[in-house]
Amino acid sequence: MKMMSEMWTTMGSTLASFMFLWTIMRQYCPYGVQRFLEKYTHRIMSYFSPYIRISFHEYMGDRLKRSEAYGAVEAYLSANTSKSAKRLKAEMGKDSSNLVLTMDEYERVTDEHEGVKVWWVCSKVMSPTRSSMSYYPEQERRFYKLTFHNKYREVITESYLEHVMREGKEIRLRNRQRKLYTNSPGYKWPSYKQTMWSHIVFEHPATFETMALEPEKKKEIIEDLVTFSKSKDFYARIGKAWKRGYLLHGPPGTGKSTMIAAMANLLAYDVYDLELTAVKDNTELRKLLIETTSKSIIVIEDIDCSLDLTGQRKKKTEKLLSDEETDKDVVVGRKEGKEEGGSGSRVTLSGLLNFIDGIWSACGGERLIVFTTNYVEKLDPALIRRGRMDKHIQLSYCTFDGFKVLANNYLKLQTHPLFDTIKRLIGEAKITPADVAENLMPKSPLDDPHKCLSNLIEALEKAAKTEELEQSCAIQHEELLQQNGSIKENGE
Ligand SMILES: Nc1ncnc2c1ncn2[C@@H]1O[C@H](COP(=O)(O)OP(=O)(O)OP(=O)(O)O)[C@@H](O)[C@H]1O
Ligand SMILES: [Mg+2]
Repeated sequence: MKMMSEMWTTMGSTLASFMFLWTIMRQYCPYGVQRFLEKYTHRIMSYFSPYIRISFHEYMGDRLKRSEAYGAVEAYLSANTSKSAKRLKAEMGKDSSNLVLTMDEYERVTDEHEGVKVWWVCSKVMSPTRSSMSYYPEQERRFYKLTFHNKYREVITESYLEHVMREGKEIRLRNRQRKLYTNSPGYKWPSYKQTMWSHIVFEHPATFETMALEPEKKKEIIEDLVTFSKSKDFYARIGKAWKRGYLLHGPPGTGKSTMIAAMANLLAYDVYDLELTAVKDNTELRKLLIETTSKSIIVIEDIDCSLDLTGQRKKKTEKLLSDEETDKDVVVGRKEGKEEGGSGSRVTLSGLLNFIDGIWSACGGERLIVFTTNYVEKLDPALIRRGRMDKHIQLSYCTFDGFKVLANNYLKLQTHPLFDTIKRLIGEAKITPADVAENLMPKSPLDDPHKCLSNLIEALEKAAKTEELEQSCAIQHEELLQQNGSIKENGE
């Protein structure tokens, strides 16, 4: 009996070794031969072998999305088996401060769980590109293969795999280096690059603490964000996808982009900065969405000038509009000539609405979608209605509270005799936090806090005068219009 079991064990491990060798050899065979040999060897081997194999492929579902299980296995093996592996790959880890070692291709390691031995192999196959005319190399399909004895099937499938997934996910979260993604134009997907997004390490220092904002507003936004990030069960219970839309609107330089960075830092999310004008059409927009990962913020800056999203509706209602109104619509989205030149994008309003709350938007989960604009009144109401853009945040001119935060940030001042003058002037002038910040910035090593505050007072006085002038012009204009109106009425 013992001899029999030894014979099976020997045969099993011989077959496992053969499989391992085969994995290495097959990269040198033509694809057709590979497929043929693979099919029959697998059939014969599985007939005799007492071993079970489970594969974890990097991409599932026609390469739409990187498999989370693969990522978890990779992280788990990197932490648990890098000591026993002989060939390793090194990558920069979190904060670029440490190296993370993972198994190199075709490397095999062993692991043990509850006294059961398992083998892991990191491998890849080449799959041909769809077009025979393609210049680009074949696509690599990477996978991890787990091998274990049949008699431990229950332990492995019920306990070991759960342990690997749980530990792998925790390690990934710990080692996660946050990223700033962009959909760069110019690259073709999927033949050249493996993903549609390019990324760099996200390292923006903005926090809510350093933001010039009224304390109550700040508190409300922070609470809203934190509540969202802890509401997985709540969203599941009410049957809603775990995502939330924020619309940040206000004049230039009031901190919209800064707030996005602060949000990302608060929740430790990645940022996907979506350049809509570089998206070819709705299909490409959907692909981009599917490739985003959980715990992320998808940002569309200056949504009003990304695309002429009112275009379709405009055509339908063109005849109903006066010339003046049509002109206004055409002007929508023209900011600093960003739209000029024609992006060639055919993303439509309905494509964008689908992006925000269509069925596909639910995959991934734990996501914020943030739009920023300087002209909220020019956006299509459908785009920003509650449910799509759940929270509207208006960022406005600097208040005294905002100034105090900036004075503390820039000059480390909590109080100063000039604060009273600033308090009086800041109520009269329209000045953005960006302008206040610029004035508080020392321009030479000799600039002390007093000098910086005096600069700010000067700027505030100038802004207050401009404001006064604009108001009196507006009053005169109003009076003239009223006079014209009464002349016309009398004439009739
Ligand atoms: N509320 C704020 N708190 C702290 N700093 C601010 C704030 N608003 C603006 N700033 C400063 O001004 C600079 C410009 O701000 P930011 O880019 O966030 O403005 P914005 O609202 O996104 O402008 P735009 O509409 O032109 O994109 C930032 O680098 C930041 O230093
Ligand atoms: Mg901005």
